[in-house]
Amino acid sequence: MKVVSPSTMRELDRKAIEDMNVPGIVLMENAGREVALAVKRLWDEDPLKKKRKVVLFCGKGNNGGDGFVAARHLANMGFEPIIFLVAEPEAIKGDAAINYHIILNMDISVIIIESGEDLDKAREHCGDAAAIVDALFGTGLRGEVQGTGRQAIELINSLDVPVVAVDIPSGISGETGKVLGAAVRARETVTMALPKMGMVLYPGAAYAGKIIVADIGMPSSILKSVKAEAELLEKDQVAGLFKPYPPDAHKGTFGRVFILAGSAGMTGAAALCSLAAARSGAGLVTLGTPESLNDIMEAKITEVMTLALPETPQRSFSIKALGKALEFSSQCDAAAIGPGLSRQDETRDFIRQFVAACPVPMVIDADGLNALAEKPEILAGLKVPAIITPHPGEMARLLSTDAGAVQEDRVGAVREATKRFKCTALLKGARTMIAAPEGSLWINPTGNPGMATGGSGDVLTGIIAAFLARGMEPWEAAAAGAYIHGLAGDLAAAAKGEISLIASDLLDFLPEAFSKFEARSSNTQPIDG
Ligand SMILES: NC(=O)C1=CN([C@@H]2O[C@H](COP(=O)(O)OP(=O)(O)OC[C@H]3O[C@@H](n4cnc5c(N)ncnc54)[C@H](O)[C@@H]3O)[C@@H](O)[C@H]2O)[C@@H](O)CC1
Ligand SMILES: Nc1ncnc2c1ncn2[C@@H]1O[C@H](COP(=O)(O)OP(=O)(O)O)[C@@H](O)[C@H]1O
Ligand SMILES: [K+]
Repeated sequence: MKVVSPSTMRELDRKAIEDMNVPGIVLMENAGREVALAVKRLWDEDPLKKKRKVVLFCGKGNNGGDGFVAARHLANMGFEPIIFLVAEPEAIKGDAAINYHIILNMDISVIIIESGEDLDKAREHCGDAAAIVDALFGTGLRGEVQGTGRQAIELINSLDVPVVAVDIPSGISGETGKVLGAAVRARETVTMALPKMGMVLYPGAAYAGKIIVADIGMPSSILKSVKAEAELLEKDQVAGLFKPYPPDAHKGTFGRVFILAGSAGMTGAAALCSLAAARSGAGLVTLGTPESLNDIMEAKITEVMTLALPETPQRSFSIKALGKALEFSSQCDAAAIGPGLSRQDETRDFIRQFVAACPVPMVIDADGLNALAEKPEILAGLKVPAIITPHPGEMARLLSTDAGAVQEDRVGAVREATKRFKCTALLKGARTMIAAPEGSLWINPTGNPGMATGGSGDVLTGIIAAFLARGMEPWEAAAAGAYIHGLAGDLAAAAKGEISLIASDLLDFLPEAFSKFEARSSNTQPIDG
């Protein structure tokens, strides 16, 4: 699903209104009606409360205009709307003003909020409301919210009443998802035509609650042709990346994966990564392992073959492993390098030389990335497709910045990495994002904080390697890998809780994740559900 910034959305509105002659007031009508219907659905879920009062907080812009329309439809549905206008009536203009005057003609109560004292009085009205509609600010918000707007947001958040936000929770930047001073915490957000970046990225995503994308009558040709800032991965789309197994499939059909992982103290990373590749449909998986660890790995993992390679005194790969590793990789369809390799100097040299000469597509993670941080030109010079899968700390090392700066602008960081290193970049963390060199950006909605546990990244690397080996394009392998990895995490968290989730649970839940996924769902799924 396409995700847009407020400026792209404004351009879409302009095209609909000016180029295709859809009156703006028609779009506003549809928007407001969808909001009223969302409130009605919420109420239907819990009609026993029998409250019929709906409080709508409206601002002076078009977001407020959507709120006035919603109030009219709610009144027609038998609700008792009350509007708190957090603006001077004279400031309302255009389509919003037309709808405001209809409200006045309908005798719907409008209480004008000019001060903190007015808000104290408003609070008394809110306690027995069935729902609150937040139509204070939409995508037109600029800079921090201050004054009565901010106090109104704080009031809404202090009440124990479900909130339906119009277009985007007031106070969230539609561009970045950042909180601009204060922001409304919504149960649901009815967003117009397309989701906005700010409700897909954190923290905005947490404020938006369930996202409902409303059809407001925007001509479909406009929506199809828009160059969106990003795409939110969806189940059906990911499912489409898997071609069905041919009935006469054999081990060679799904590819051979070569994994270089592990060192003394980090054999678990090697086991998790290679088993994840096996669980993700690779035909044959071979784990290259420092030779003295070979027996341990053979005992730990059954389905994966091992290749013992020369090691350092610290039991990590030595530079002498290079020839054999490269020779073996040439018989494979994809390679993965990085989990638990250690930061030994000699191992670092091995990694650099292996990556530079590897003849097959590869995924590079963890210590693989650490080894390249001071020699990023190796990445940019590769002749085979590569995917890098840094977490924010590793991304910071690659971009010579700090993890805080990466998290501050995750979109900017992942785009910079793909541009600078000329490979597919996957930035891990809540809302993992994947950027491809030709400019596309994918955002993954699956996953949960329970996955922030040692080894879960190693599982992701193995999944992606398996997908590369079966012939997916790098961005496809990265996107499908992130989605299924997160889905396995969500299933594991649902069964075991987030607190005790460990990385091997992800392996256990991969089969269920794949099976969910084969059973195609309809496209009416909530986008963050
Ligand atoms: N243009 C269109 O065709 C449509 C727009 N729609 C709605 O219109 C919204 C965008 O409307 P607008 O562009 O009028 O803007 P908004 O209604 O989002 O709000 C911005 C208003 O608040 C003021 N403002 C901005 N930053 C502020 C701050 N920090 N503190 C206090 N006041 C601030 C602005 O002067 C403006 O009047 C969308 O979010 C959506 O809800 C929908 O009606 C659908 C159609
Ligand atoms: N809050 C979260 N929401 C979704 N996914 C998360 C969250 N926290 C962590 N993850 C995922 O868990 C994995 C952690 O990987 P990583 O940081 O490499 O850890 P490790 O090195 O211990 O394996 C990544 O895929 C990341 O996207
Ligand atoms: K809003």
